[in-house]
Amino acid sequence: MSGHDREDEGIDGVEDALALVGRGAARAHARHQDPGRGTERSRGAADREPRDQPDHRDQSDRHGRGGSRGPAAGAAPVDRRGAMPWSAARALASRVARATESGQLARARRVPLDRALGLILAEPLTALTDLPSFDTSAMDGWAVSGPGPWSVHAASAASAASAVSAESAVPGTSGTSDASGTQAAPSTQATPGKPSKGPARKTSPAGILAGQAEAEPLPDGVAVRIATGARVPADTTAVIRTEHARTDSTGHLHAVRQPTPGQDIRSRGQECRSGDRLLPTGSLVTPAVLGLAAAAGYDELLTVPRPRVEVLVLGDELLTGGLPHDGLIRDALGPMIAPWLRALGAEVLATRRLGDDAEALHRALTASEADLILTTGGTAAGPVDHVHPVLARVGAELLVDGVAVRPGHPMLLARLPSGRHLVGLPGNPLAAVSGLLTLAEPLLRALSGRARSAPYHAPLREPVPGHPHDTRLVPFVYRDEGLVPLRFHGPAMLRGIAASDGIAVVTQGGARPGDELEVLDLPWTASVDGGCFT
Ligand SMILES: Nc1nc2c(c(=O)[nH]1)N[C@H]1C(S)=C(S)[C@@H](COP(=O)(O)OP(=O)(O)OC[C@H]3O[C@@H](n4cnc5c(N)ncnc54)[C@H](O)[C@@H]3O)O[C@H]1N2
Ligand code: MOO
Repeated sequence: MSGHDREDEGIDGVEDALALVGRGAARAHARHQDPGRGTERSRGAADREPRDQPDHRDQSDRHGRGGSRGPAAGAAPVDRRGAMPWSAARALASRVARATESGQLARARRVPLDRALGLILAEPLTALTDLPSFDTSAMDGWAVSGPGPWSVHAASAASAASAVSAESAVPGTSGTSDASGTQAAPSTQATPGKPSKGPARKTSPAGILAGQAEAEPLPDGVAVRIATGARVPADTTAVIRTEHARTDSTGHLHAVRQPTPGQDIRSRGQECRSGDRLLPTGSLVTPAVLGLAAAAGYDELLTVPRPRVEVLVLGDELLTGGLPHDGLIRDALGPMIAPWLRALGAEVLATRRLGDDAEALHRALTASEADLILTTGGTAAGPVDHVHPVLARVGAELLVDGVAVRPGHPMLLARLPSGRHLVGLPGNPLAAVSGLLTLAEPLLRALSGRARSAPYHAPLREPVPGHPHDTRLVPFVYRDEGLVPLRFHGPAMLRGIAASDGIAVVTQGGARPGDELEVLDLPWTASVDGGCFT
């Protein structure tokens, strides 16, 4: 561990944990620029400003790989040290996967609604029916025809096959009902009109209920009880809410105020007509989309399957349980990467721990059936860093070999002869997160059929030193409508990111308070982008 990793005093863990409350606020702020947001007090700069910044001059020359392993010619610009600029690397990761997008759409599958959450629509969601599919009462009350007062009639309707059938007719009474209609209307005033065809019709004291087949047309001057969601009979002028009407002793209904024509009737097709496009291809299937799809008549949705990912954790020094001892440390990436990938919409086939074994890595790469392989560790030039040599051995094409970003400098992206992609994440845990956000996230987004995320920005509240050549990715919390950088952001540390609301992008030269910084959401903090539905 280098000197800049030592950030171990004075942190107020409770304060940092509290910052989690602000999740999603940065994006909301950036999109809506809401001036009225809360005024939570920010902590002092000294409390959070990194006291011991990475020595960038030291790190910038440590990437000691030869030019023969450089990125594919023409893939994207590289800087003078062979590392690709951060934004170019992200764009390339998206592009290479989008080149297979038609293949993704070709692999689209119809899945039942209860298995579609979090997937991406591979075709537009087109209404299969009018919505509503019939003129619908919006209220419990009375369907009336013409001007009042109205003669109250019992409802007459055929029961729909699956609907709750209306009770049989109630014997006539000479009594009255109050506006709540708890008593039956006189059966002597059976609904007039043409004789019905089809199923036998019954009169109902409850009136026309939701789920019943179409009632007889309503004659002028007549009122019939009707429930919210029920079909409105033909020739109905309006629905009067129960609380806005009363009946007199002669069985006539009076409105408290005259209804306007169409009042409290949801007309057929008000929301959409059959064939209307409700959502475009590429939409994320959210709970709301599932509800809309069901309402619009869908049992299944054509969706892009989740990209399948295999995680290969490299390193002989890693323990899967207990306390670190004898130079061995806990594997922090095995437990982190798979759930992170799932939150990005991937299906994780396996997380396999291979140690520092070049043969095992070779076998794993050649046998994998995943769309994307992710390795952790072994990307640098140490004696047991096997990723580059094994990629060369299998004939992989290095599309990205090092990115001008801190942390995460040695991350890489390769295309295997099988056409599968491999992202090599550096072993330092925050560097691995950087690789996830820089290469894996755009690649998975493209493979799963999602649109590119629109970059957004939020103002910085405290200064952040920059790297002379590279982009910095800095965990932040969102306070007082601005980004406050967190300490504990050394490449080997997860303490900052675990308490953060997201990652701020600091370009070369650093940033000052008031500067608008690009913000990267974490999948569980994203407020509009979905992705956490796995
Ligand atoms: N000569 C050079 N040395 C290094 C370079 C370089 O360019 N030239 N780059 C440095 C940078 S920057 C990083 S980041 C790391 C990347 O190293 P590797 O990807 O090869 O990863 P390892 O050497 O295997 O591990 C690095 C570090 O991370 C720890 N680690 C690894 N896996 C895990 C895990 N699953 N959970 C927790 N910690 C893990 C490992 O023990 C090491 O401490 O290389 C620098 N060196
Ligand atoms: O700086 Mo490395 O890229 O330590 O994470």
